[in-house]
Amino acid sequence: MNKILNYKKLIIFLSILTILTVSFVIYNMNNSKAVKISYTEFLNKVQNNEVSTIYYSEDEFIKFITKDNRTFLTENPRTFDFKEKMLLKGVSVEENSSVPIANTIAGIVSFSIIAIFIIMIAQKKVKSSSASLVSVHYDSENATSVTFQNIAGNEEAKESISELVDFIQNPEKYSRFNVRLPRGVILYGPPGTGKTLMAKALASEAKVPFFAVNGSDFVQVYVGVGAARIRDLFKKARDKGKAVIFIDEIDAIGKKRSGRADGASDERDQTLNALLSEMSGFKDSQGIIVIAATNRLDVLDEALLRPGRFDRHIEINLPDVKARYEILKLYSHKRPVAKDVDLFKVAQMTPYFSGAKLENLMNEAAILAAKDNADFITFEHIDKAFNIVVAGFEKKERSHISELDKKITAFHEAGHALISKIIAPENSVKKITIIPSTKGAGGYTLNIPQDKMFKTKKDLLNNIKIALGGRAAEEIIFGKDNITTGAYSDLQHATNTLISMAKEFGMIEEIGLLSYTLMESHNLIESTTIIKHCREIINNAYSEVVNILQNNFNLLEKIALVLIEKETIFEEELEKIICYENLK
Ligand SMILES: Nc1ncnc2c1ncn2[C@@H]1O[C@H](COP(=O)(O)OP(=O)(O)OP(=O)(O)O)[C@@H](O)[C@H]1O
Ligand SMILES: [Zn+2]
Repeated sequence: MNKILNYKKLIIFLSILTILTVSFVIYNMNNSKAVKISYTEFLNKVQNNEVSTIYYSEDEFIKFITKDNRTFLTENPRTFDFKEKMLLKGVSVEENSSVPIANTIAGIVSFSIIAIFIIMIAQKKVKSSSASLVSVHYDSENATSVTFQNIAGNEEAKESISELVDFIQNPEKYSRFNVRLPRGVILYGPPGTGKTLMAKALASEAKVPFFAVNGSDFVQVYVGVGAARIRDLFKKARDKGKAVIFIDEIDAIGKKRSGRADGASDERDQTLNALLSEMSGFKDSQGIIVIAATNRLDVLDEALLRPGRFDRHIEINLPDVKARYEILKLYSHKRPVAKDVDLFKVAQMTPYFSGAKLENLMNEAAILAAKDNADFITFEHIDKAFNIVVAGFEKKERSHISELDKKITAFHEAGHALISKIIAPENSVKKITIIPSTKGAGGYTLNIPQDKMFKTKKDLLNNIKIALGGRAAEEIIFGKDNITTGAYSDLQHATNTLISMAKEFGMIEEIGLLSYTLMESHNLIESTTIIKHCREIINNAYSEVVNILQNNFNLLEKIALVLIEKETIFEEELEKIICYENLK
C-alpha cells in the first residue's frame, strides 16, 4: 500500500539525514578543537611560514591549518586584500568553505530533523489510528445462549427469521433449485422491541458467528474510512465462513441520498456503495446473512431495499397485552416472584411498553425487593418499579398515551373493521390493533381483500368506504367538532383511489371514458369537473358509512371496548363479537 511505501522512503531519508548530522557534529567537534589566537600571532605564523591553508569566509573568525596539522582560529581582519597578501606569502586560501556553510547545513539539518520528527510522530499516529479506523470493532459472539425461545411475541417476525436458519445451514439445498437466497433482512420498528435479540437468535440457532456493528461506526470524518470498514467487516465474516452480520441503526449510512454534494453525503454514499457491492458480491451458497435494524423504514435509500440487497422487510412492533404477558413471564422466570403476583394484570397495566421496558420494569422490581431484603418480588415492588420506570419516560414516549387517545383510536379502528365486515364480507380482517405503529398511525386494521386479478368498481368504492369508516366512527362517538387528524392517511388513500377511478379507469360516468392521465400529458385537462364529481362521490360514500355505523352502534361500541381491553383483536375474535350481536 502507499502508506507502506511512504514509510520506507521516510526511513531512507532519515538515515541520510542522520549521516549528515553526524558528519556535521564531527566537523563541529573539529572546529571546537581549534585554538583561538590573536591576529598578530597569526601574522607571525604566516611570517614564519608555518601556515599551510586558510579557510577564508566572511565570518568573525577565520580558520587556518598549520603545516604541523594543527587547527587555529583568528580574528577576521576583513581587509579587501587579505587573500592576495596571503597568496603572496605562499599560503593556500580556500574561500567560503566551512563555517558559513556549516551554519547553513546546521540550520537545514536541525530544521529537517525537527520537521522529520514531527512528521514521524504524526505518521505514527495516523498509522495507528488508521489501522484502528479501518478495522471496525464488532461484538463477536459465538452466538451465545439467545434462542427464539428468549423472544416473546412478534410471532410472524420470529417465523420469518427462523426460516433463514435453514438457508444458512444448508445453502446448497436451495442453490440446487436455483433459489435466490435472501441476503439482507431489515428489521424495522420502535426501539427496544427485540431486533437485536432476533438477529442474535438467528446466529445462535444457525450456530454461526455473530458480528454486531452500529451504522454510526461507519460514519467517519475521513472520506473512504467508512467504506474500508465495511470491507473489513465483510472480510472478517467471510473468513469465518458462514455468519450473521447485524448492522444496528442502518439509517446512519443508508438514509435517502439528499442529492447535495457535500462532504458528509459523499462519505455516506461511498460507505453505502461499499455495503451494496459487498452484499451483491457474496455467493448464494455462502451462508452469510446481513440483518439491519432501523426505527424507520421510510427514511432508507431505495437502493438498499432492492432485490438482492435487503429484500426482506420485517416489522417488529410493540408487544400487545398477550406478548407483554409472555415477556413478563420470561423475565420473572429466574427471579423469585411471589405466587400471588398476577403478571397478566401487570401486562394490562403496561400498554405501549417495549420488551426492553418490560425487562427494565422487572429488573427495577427485583432491585427494590433486594433492597427490602424481601423473600419474593411482590406486586408492590412491581408497582413501585412501574412508577420509577414511567416517571423516567419522556413526554414523546407512547407509554404516556392518554386514555382518551386510546379510546379515540379504538373507535376509529373499530369503524374501519366494522364497515369492512358489513359491506365487504368477502374481505378478511386479519387483525385490528390500537398499538401505535412506527409509521405514525395510532393503530391499524389489517384488511385483506380477496385475491383476484381485476378489481371491480364496487371493490374500489368499498375500499373508499372502509377507509372512511375510521373518521365516521370518530364523528359519531365524539361529535363533529372533535374529529381528529388520525384520518390523515385514510383520506389520502380514499382520494388516491378516487383519482385513479376518475382519471385512469373510466369508472365515473359523469367524467367519461377518457384517460385523463394521458390527456394531462398533452395539456388537455379541465380538472374542476373531475374534482366536482370526486367530491360528490366521496361525500355520498361518507354519508352512507355514517349511516351504517349509526345503525350498528352497539356492535361498533362492543368492538371498541374489546380493543381498549385487549389492544389487538384477531379475525376469529372479531367474528365471535359480530356473531353475538346482530348485524342490521
Ligand atoms: N420480544 C422480546 N422478548 C424478550 N425480551 C425482549 C423483547 N424485546 C425486547 N426485549 C428485551 O429488551 C432488550 C433490548 O432489546 P433489543 O436490543 O433487541 O431491542 P432493539 O429492537 O434492537 O432496540 P434498538 O432499536 O434500541 O436497538 C433485550 O435485550 C431484551 O432483554
Ligand atoms: Zn384509519
